[in-house]
Parts: sequence; structure tokens; C-alpha cells
Amino acid sequence: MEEYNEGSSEEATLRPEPCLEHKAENYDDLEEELEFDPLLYTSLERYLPDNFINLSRLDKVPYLNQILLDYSPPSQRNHRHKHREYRQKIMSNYQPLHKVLYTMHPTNFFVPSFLKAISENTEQSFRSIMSEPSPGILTFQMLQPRFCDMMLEEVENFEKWIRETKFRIMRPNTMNKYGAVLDDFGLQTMLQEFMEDFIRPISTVLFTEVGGSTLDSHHGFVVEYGTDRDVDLGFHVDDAEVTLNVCLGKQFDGGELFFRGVRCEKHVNTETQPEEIFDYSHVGGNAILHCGRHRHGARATTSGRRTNLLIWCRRVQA
Ligand SMILES: O=C(O)CCC(=O)C(=O)O
Ligand SMILES: [Fe+2]
Repeated sequence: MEEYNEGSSEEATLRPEPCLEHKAENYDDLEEELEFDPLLYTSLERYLPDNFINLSRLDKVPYLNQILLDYSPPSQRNHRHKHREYRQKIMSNYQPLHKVLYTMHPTNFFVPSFLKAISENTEQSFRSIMSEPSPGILTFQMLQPRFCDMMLEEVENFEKWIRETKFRIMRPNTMNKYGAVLDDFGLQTMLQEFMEDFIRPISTVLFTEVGGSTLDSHHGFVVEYGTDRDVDLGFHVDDAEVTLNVCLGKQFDGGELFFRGVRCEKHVNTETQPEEIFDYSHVGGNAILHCGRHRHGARATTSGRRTNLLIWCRRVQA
């Protein structure tokens, strides 16, 4: 496909009002080739001028790219481009260890009680498998031990490959020196399905007020703690509407999560009320689901190794 960079001289334009009778197309399957989030292409389609709106998707993409590039700040343009190249380089060289992880296999991944609750898809069925030890914090059994083991081995295999090839590894966020972004080495499609089919049904009914029904994208990663890894994690809020955090294992001491109440951006540093204090000890395979603005951190993992799978679930599309 043609590569459109910053230098193009022709300015792309949009119609001022969306064309409401136009049915926008889905771009998810083109993810790897797109410069931006596929949802942005879908959202923009209705604003395309007459001479573009009915073209094929592949003909619309360069035009949409140009518009998105024109409207994104230069620092972000370069970053997106670089990150896309980085992902593509990894994916064309890294050999997965457990191929089965790369497509969704619900009965291999999830415990039966969780699958049953999801298939019933009611608030009552979700509540029946969950505890809410503190308001807005839900815990439940979610992943099969075999899935957790395979994911740990896959991450280890990826990190070994990184070391051997001296490839650069991008860490999951600004707070971690260890861990890996699962979306960067091929798990993006599986984790998007994970979010859409196995988190969003729950957040739709239990996290409605923070946009739980409209989650449309995710950031999927693992964090690794131990005396030879990250030790603890400072007090923070997540860049997510809803966060799923599942402990993959294995043996460790410490590493408890501490929660200190939900805050909006403006009041993020205000005092904690006694009833907002809640501490949680991780258990392998078990999930904790909370809204991203629920302030939290993780205490020191004092021995062994703790690896957790995190899916920051977001809403990108306006
Ligand atoms: O260490 C943990 O389990 C929490 C990680 C976390 O809060 C995060 O990565 O946002
Ligand atoms: Fe967090």
C-alpha cells in the first residue's frame, strides 16, 4: 500500500456535516496496515466529500490517513509511525511459542464458572461469580491455570528473543522497567476480542457510569515484579476507563494492591476517606476489575516472581 507521510502537498478536506445515510465500514481487519486506530477511519467516513465517500476501503484509506495526519500534532505523527514500524518488525521476525494464545479459545482460556456467567449475560449472573470487597472493586476467578502458564512462557520466550536479537523492548508504561506490551508481538487481535466479548459485557452493566458499554480499544501488557524486577508500583490512576488485572502467578510474597478511592482529574490528589482504603492480595488466575480512575498502587513483591496481565480498556471513538 502507498505510504502517505507528512510532505503531501494536496490538502484533504471534509464535509462540515456528516452524511447520515452513509453506512460507515469497518477497518479492524486492516489494523496492521493502518497508521491510526481503525475506529478513527470508521468515524471519519461519514465526513468524506462526495467524490470519496463511495470508494472502496483501500481507496479511502490514503485520503483518511492524510486527514488524520493533518490533524495530529507532529510529535504524535512521528511516534505513531515509529511504533507501527516497530510492531511490524517484531511480528515479521518473532516466532510464537504457543500459537494457541494468538486466537481466542474461550474454553481453553477461561474457567467454566466465568464462561457460564458470560453466556447468561445478566447482572445477576455476573454478580453470582463475583465479590465486591470494596465499592467498585470486583474480583472473580477468570483464567485457567494452563492459560496462565502458557502466557508466562510466551512472555519469557519473547523476552529471550529480545535479549538474543538485541531488539529494543518498549515497556508497558512510564512506571515499569520490566514487563512487555502483548499487543506489540501479535496478541492485539486476541486481546481486542477478549475485551469486547469477555470484559465489555460485564462493564456494560457494572461500570456503566464510566463508559463501560462503549469500550472500543485496549492496551494489553504484563507487569513483572520480584527482587530482580520491578519491586513495587507507585500510587496512580490508569489511562483507561476500566482496568482488568489478572494474576498469572507464580510463587511470590507481598505485591498487594492498595486502593484509595475514585477521583476525577481535578481532585486526583485529594485526601482519602477511611472507607476508601482497601488492600487486595493477588491469587493466581483471579481477576480484579476496577475503573481506571480508582486510585491504586502495588506494594513490594518481597520474594519470588509476580507477573500480572493487564488490559486497560478504553473508549477512543467519540
Ligand atoms: O501490579 C499490579 O498488579 C498493578 C499494576 C497496575 O496497576 C498497572 O499496571 O496499571
Ligand atoms: Fe494501574
